[in-house]
Amino acid sequence: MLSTLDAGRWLAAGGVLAAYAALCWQCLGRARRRTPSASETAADGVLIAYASQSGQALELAEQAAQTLGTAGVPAICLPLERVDLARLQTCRQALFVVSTCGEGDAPDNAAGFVDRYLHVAADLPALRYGVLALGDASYARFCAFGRRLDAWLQRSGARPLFDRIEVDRMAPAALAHWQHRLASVGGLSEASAPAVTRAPLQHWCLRSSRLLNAGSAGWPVYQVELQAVDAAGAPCALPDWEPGDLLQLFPPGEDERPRDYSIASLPASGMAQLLVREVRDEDGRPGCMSALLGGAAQTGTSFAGRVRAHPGFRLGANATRPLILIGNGTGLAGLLAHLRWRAQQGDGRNWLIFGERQAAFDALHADELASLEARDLLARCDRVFSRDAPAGEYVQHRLERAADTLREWVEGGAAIYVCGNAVGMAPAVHETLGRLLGADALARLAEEGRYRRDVY
Ligand SMILES: Cc1cc2nc3c(=O)[nH]c(=O)nc-3n(C[C@H](O)[C@H](O)[C@H](O)COP(=O)(O)O)c2cc1C
Repeated sequence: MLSTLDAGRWLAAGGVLAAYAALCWQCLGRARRRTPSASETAADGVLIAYASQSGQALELAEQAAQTLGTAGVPAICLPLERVDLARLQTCRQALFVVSTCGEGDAPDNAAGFVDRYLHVAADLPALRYGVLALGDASYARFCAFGRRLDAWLQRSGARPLFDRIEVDRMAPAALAHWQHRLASVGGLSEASAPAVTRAPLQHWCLRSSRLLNAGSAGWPVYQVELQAVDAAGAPCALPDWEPGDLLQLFPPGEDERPRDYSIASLPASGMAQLLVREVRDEDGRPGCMSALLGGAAQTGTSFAGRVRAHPGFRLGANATRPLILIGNGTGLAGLLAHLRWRAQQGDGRNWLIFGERQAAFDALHADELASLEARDLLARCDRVFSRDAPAGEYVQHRLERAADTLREWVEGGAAIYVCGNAVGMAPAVHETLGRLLGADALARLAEEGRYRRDVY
């Protein structure tokens, strides 16, 4: 489970979340062009508050601000953590675009809001609101955070503008419904509601797929390289991306069920490099996309896909900080992207803590990591293996053993990035970091954007 971060102190207004300010800068910029100040917007226009783990809710919130702006309705788009009760009390209309992560939890960037407010009803009689809840119906607690937020708003006396809209895996029909509701909030006719726009799909051609862990006790892991091609199959310009971003690929015939993969490479490499583990369902059948990428598809096969910005896992304001990169399995992909970028900058203040099963088979990208270390581009590299004798070790155990160094790095301004398993690794690391650094300190790091997770 992605446990909810403990309550952080409400930071002094001026010290607000540099990372998320950068993250929603574009959005704020747009809102600012339309309205001189946030407080004015809160009273006169529509507040769009989002809670997003991997960027989809953020994207929809930004588009909603744009739709309303086009309709001449001032709107401001803010991460939920920057929304306080005073703002909700002065604002007449608010739209909440929120995803659910972990096992029915709020995204990391909403944890502070949850802890501060959701436990007791507030007093919001003047507020009219709408909730767009993003989720995945294959999880037991579908859209749980959106439902919880909706229930709290109702208990607090706020009145819904429309029934909560729940979206299963970004299903187009539910998103079209949202656009219609949005149009009526903006005073537009439903017919003139613009469709939700997504970055255009491109063709991604499979160039290579190489098994990295032959002999492993775990499922196979492949290093997969894809190149953007045009409709005729000729290589074309790669879209730009930043370390931390994702490649979203659509298995043939599954237009509504794309799969997201962390991109390990930098655009300059000319390829999107991924780490893909073959997954199996409960009956032992291989997952469709992972099987295709892991050898079932011939090189030269093209898939529809797009690069998806993942602002919550980019470096952003952390680009100049020391980095503590923690992960397991294919989570190495998201961490490698950061390491490769830092190597390009000549910045070696990076500490990698990576876990897998057996050193003999699962030491993914060992040569590259050794080379980074040798060139002083990786200050410290801890690889731990859970199935090796005498006593297997997990990343959280290594963190524990290196507690003093961890504190030194954090005191020295380091940011912490966690990438990999949402079940097992991420909660264990979260619990250990909370114990070693203090739960409040960890919550503060999260609110400052210095603790970021890409877990799945
Ligand atoms: C690790 C993880 C856990 C998730 N847990 C849930 C869940 O408990 N309930 C749910 O409805 N959706 C769950 N989802 C699905 C997300 O809510 C959905 O993918 C959403 O579109 C993500 O939006 P975001 O990019 O704004 O975070 C989970 C997704 C991930 C990656």
